[in-house]
Amino acid sequence: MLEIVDLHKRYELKTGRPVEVLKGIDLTVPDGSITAVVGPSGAGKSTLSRCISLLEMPSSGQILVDGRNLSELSGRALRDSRRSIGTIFQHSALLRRITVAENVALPLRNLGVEHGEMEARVAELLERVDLLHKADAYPGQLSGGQAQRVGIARALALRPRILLSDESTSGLDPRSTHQILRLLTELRADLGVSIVLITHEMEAVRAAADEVAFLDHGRIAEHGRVADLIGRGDSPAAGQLLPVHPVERVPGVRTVLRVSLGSVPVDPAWFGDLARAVSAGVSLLGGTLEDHGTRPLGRLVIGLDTDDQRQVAAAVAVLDAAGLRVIVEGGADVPVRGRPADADLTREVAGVAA
Ligand SMILES: Nc1ncnc2c1ncn2[C@@H]1O[C@H](COP(=O)(O)OP(=O)(O)OP(=O)(O)O)[C@@H](O)[C@H]1O
Repeated sequence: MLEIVDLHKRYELKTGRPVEVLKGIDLTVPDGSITAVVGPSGAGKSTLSRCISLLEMPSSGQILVDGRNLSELSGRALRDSRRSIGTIFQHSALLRRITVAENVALPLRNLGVEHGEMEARVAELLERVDLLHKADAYPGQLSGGQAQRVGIARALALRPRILLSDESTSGLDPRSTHQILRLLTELRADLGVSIVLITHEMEAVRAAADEVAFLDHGRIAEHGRVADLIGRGDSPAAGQLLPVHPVERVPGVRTVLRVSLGSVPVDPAWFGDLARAVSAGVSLLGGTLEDHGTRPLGRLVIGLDTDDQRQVAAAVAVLDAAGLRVIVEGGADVPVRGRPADADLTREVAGVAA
């Protein structure tokens, strides 16, 4: 298990002025789970990544792996501890002049592992990433996705407890990205490692992460289970995790319901129930819906051809009973492309239903 406790990182600029890049990060990644860290450029993702991989030491705070605080170590103890964290880099960072097998063997060779044992372990690792047949190839002969899988095999060589994936799917085509993410989800299940997925790709977060932390100006602005955040629907995180394209104004639509489907299982009959509950027209204006194994995850925009409060309350009551989260937008001008929900016209389920 990885625990990051009140982590601060300060740098000193050339002028002597101190700058605090990480301002008290708290994050726990249990064994066998994947936590994504996302955030805008400059938020501090790379700095956090370097601190987790112990390439840089934090100014204060703790980085605990299975309860052991690695942030206070130095010298040999620090070098040894680095083994418990395997890093997968953005462009695989393989050495181009040696073969795939030799790349994977490097961490073992540096540790002085005996030749026979090393060969067996390299074969096992390449088998795990489905690239044993490329053992004698050179990195330049691999696709981007294959090179990244070799990077994962190398990161696993020393049996780390933590896998840190630093933008490892950036720049890959969708198929290779899917393969890498599937591999990571298999690894967390098979090996029970804790995985930190630093990424700017929300598709990757939705596809692989159990939890996500939104980093902003060196602080965690929002953190939670991916499905919970999408299901809440009212936070900036939901909008980033599952963006809904703006919908055009539709003649006759007087009320817009923004409905979120998240971690709560819902009866698919809700849409029919909604249509029956109001005597006005009900239309699906837009949205995004994804299949997440046992249930759909999504955000939908539904239009009602009425702004009668009893009708709207009846619609909201149906959605509420189905366990769906809804934000209501009403008035003469809805929906308008790209216009954010008008605060005065936006009410939550409880407010409207009450
Ligand atoms: N060595 C350093 N000295 C001073 N400031 C630094 C140093 N390293 C990073 N910073 C600053 O810390 C802030 C966070 O940088 P960081 O690279 O961690 O952000 P990021 O979220 O990874 O951004 P990006 O997505 O663009 O890579 C930036 O304002 C950056 O200028």
